[in-house]
Amino acid sequence: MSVTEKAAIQTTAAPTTGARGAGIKLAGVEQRYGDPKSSVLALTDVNLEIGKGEFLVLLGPSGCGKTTLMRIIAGLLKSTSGKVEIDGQPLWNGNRRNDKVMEELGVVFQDANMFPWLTIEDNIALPLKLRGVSKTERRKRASELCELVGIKGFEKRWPRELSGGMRQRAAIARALSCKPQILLMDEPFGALDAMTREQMNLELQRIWMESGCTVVLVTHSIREAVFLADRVLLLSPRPGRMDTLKTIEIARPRSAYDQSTPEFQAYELELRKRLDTFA
Ligand SMILES: Nc1ncnc2c1ncn2[C@@H]1O[C@H](COP(=O)(O)OP(=O)(O)OP(=O)(O)O)[C@@H](O)[C@H]1O
Repeated sequence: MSVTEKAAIQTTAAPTTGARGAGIKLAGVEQRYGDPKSSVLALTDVNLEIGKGEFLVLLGPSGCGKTTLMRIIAGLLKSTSGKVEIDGQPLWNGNRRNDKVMEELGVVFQDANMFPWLTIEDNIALPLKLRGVSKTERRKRASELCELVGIKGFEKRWPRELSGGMRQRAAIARALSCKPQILLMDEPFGALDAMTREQMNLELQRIWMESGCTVVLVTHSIREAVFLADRVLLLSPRPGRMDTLKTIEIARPRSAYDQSTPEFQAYELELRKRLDTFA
């Protein structure tokens, strides 16, 4: 990337619709895997501020470091260099995770990871149970969350009795149970069929707008990225670097029909062309 291209990447936080979530600051983040002699540089030079309540989408070719970056933001991996701050608080103090900061984070993976021996309600409320919240309060919160994510009435069911999309809704509810300021989602809809995925995108937009969380989402879908994002961060092939940071200026709430507008398609085309240069 040229110096001018680099300068064109606006790394400060974008203005956003909500302001209740927490901001995220990444400074000089780099990740190497393996021992020092034969290590693989997976990610380098990530400098970015994600605004409170912003919806940021990570996009990029396979193996460019999207999951690595997500795991670093989630505190599941301590980057080999650089710093991560959540609302000005460091995520790590030396080799110790900052538990107070971790409480602000909710995480959703591609697999809903429901415990099969717990009902949907108990799965959703598990993080609350681990924090000592009373059973009455847990039931109340699980019921509110089921309503929020559109699975009201399924509280007493087992995970196997729900469709893949419904289980993913339950996983989002569980991630939101402790009222996190930040929701981190790694390809949450990757395993769903196209129609369910489109429906989930609409639902996620609504949940995000209602909750005011900051969201960081990883996807392989350019369409999903443009539909959901305030900004799309396109990472280059390994070692992943910030290649393009694109603000999507399509009004909210966005509808499925917006995807056929010239404005939407222009964003898609721009990102697709850039991704094609990596092939
Ligand atoms: N635990 C690990 N040990 C060694 N190398 C790893 C490890 N995890 C990831 N990598 C390497 O780091 C690079 C980035 O991996 P990562 O999973 O973050 O990419 P990704 O963009 O999420 O990929 P995909 O889109 O295929 O899911 C890859 O080259 C991968 O092989």
